[in-house]
Amino acid sequence: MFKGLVGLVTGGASGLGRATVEQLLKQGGRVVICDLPSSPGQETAKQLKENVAFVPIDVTSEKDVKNALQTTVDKFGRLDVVVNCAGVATATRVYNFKKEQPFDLKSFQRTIEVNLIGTFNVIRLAAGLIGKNAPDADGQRGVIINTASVAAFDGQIGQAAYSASKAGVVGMTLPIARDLAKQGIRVVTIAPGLFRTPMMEMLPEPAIKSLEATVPFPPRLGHPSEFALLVQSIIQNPMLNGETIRLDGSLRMQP
Ligand SMILES: NC(=O)C1=CN([C@@H]2O[C@H](COP(=O)(O)OP(=O)(O)OC[C@H]3O[C@@H](n4cnc5c(N)ncnc54)[C@H](O)[C@@H]3O)[C@@H](O)[C@H]2O)C=CC1
Ligand SMILES: C[C@]12CCC(=O)C=C1CC[C@@H]1[C@@H]2[C@@H](O)C[C@@]2(C)[C@H]1CC[C@]2(O)C(=O)C=O
Repeated sequence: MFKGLVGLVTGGASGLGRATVEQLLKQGGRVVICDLPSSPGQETAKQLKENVAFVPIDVTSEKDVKNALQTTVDKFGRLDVVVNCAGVATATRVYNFKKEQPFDLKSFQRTIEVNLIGTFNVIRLAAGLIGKNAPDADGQRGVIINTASVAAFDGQIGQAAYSASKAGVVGMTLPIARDLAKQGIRVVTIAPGLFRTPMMEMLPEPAIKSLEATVPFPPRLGHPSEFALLVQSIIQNPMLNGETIRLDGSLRMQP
């Protein structure tokens, strides 16, 4: 099923995105890694060698995303699966009473811009290309997988912007799945809990240890490969559509 499949992974140079790229390649797929020009995307593509290309993009740019889709067609001839992993994590309280400073509006806007609008930008532009595929026996033309967060449901102190952006991704999953149903394109969102990626490794190890203790089972950070396994499973299961799946060891974030 994965032999010859063409995937495009945003945020594919790091963490959950990179693990997804590796899993798709391992299964016999071909992959376009899309990530910021400043990311290690070029080196990643070099390390992974075959059936992979890197296109530097900012997911918020229409021009960049169109260019990535064109490169996908030029290099691999089609697009079957999009995995949206590009994202930024922010942590600021709505008002800092010590400094008498409100949350910086530009920072709030940028978080929404990247995590929510960037994800939507990629979906809206990729859908047309996936829609050109001939349908399989089930009428399916492709799959779009997004990355939200458990913060969409249990946002912690300081996560107003991040939680709002991820709740937006959860909220648009069903309507977009409905929009694309007639073309046989499925849309599924994953809401990860705590995963060991560069985003998380910015924290000191004692902070990571205490976060791990909050996960009921298994009481540890998730491995990026476990996220990639769910991506594979979503691609393989045609009945999964219009849904957000928590991948969190039954974690419920505390305030
Ligand atoms: N690591 C974790 O525990 C969790 C992560 N997530 C989400 O998973 C996704 C992946 O995160 P990680 O792999 O952990 O982080 P990461 O920081 O390792 O990877 C994120 C990638 O997105 C790229 N990126 C950021 N802004 C971009 C933009 N405007 N255009 C293109 N690429 C951009 C970065 O360059 C980076 O390579 C993010 O959306 C994050 O919010 C959600 C829940 C938990
Ligand atoms: C805000 C958190 C938790 C508390 C801490 O000591 C440090 C943090 C910075 C990274 C955050 C932490 C947590 O809220 C969960 C997220 C937001 C994490 C980055 C990704 C994260 O795991 C996530 O998206 C969870 O849904």
